[in-house]
Amino acid sequence: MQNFVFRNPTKLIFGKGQLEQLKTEVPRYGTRVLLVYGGGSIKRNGLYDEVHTIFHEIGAEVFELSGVEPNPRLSTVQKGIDLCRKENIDFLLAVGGGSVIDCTKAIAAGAKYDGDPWDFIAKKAAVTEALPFGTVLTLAATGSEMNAGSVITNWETKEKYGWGSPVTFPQFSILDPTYTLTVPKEHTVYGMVDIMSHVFEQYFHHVPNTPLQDRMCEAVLKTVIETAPKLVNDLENYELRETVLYCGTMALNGILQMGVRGDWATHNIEHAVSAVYDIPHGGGLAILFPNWMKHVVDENVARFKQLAIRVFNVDPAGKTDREIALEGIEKLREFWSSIGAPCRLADYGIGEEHIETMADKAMVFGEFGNFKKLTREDVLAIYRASL
Ligand SMILES: NC(=O)c1ccc[n+]([C@@H]2O[C@H](COP(=O)([O-])OP(=O)(O)OC[C@H]3O[C@@H](n4cnc5c(N)ncnc54)[C@H](O)[C@@H]3O)[C@@H](O)[C@H]2O)c1
Repeated sequence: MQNFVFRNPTKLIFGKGQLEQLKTEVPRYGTRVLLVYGGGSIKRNGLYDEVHTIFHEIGAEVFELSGVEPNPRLSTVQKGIDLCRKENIDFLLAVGGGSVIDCTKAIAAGAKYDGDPWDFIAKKAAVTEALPFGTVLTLAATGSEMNAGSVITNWETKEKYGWGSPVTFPQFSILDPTYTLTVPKEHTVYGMVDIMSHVFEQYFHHVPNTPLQDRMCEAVLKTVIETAPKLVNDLENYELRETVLYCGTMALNGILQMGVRGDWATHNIEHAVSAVYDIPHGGGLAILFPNWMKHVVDENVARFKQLAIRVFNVDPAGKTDREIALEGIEKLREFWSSIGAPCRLADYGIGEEHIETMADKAMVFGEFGNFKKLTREDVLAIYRASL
């Protein structure tokens, strides 16, 4: 394996009733709080009122930024930054899914950055400081609750980039599975696809001797595969929600990537699609990932064979390594279809019209991917296979 340094400063507070911990956590950072949330699901499930009751009890002065979009936009980040400056905010609390958390990260950094926040999102500048923020997670998917990453869309220029900094880890994240019980079926499915995709991004590498990393990745994948079919038919089952919530955090909090160098090409290819079409991230990944896999399988057939046998229970008898590998990829496609994930860009009404534009957007920082460096031709081939 490769040398590595691991640091993750986020305090994870997991379980039923843990929202109460806001009473001790928030006052550590100040009294003027910006509450950031999305389209109102937290009002419908009562979380909004519970948070306000706690703020009232601890005497916090609360300001609000609502309406953060799925695939959060630069314009909303700018609104949040303006509010932080105008109201002299000490601390931000994100209450929502990955979109709300990612937006909060950009606001926290932007409030301390003297310039256009797009500079650091588009990697033209580095972030050195951020306002402290915490999260109350309502959707199992991104891992943003325990990592420093954020993905922001500039809707004017149709660009969507991931960025991050050592100063954009949440100070704490509260994960009570109760608040995920109201996530609709389609977003539950997208979340589970996203979780599995994060594992795949870290599983496909060429680093030798990673037996524990491999098995930890496989454990997350097998747990999601075992839980997903039950959860999609029993959305209010607390224990199933609890399992998936924990999987989501473990899939992208840095633990699986110790000693390896993940690929991350498919996330880049997906961001270029959702920058143009504003489709759900998990839906895009479900379409693109199996096609990326087929495109790169010959780079390391042994890893795909290992995945096929250990995770998808492919019977290797009488088959070549490549046949086993391809059967594993097919099983992944079948599994995602079985839980209701899309499998073609056409499922979102996307045809050939903009694939050249999407390829240009994916290539903006040059060739990418660590498992196989993808050229523009590779990206176009993966888009075409996904139509
Ligand atoms: N920072 C990271 O590490 C990271 C990783 C992967 C993806 N992302 C980004 O995160 C974004 C997607 O985040 P997401 O998948 O968490 O989804 P999301 O935050 O966009 O939420 C999806 C939908 O679910 C709704 N919702 C959330 N919680 C709910 C609840 N409890 N009940 C009912 N409805 C609820 C939201 O209002 C929204 O409409 C994308 O922009 C993606 O690119 C970030």
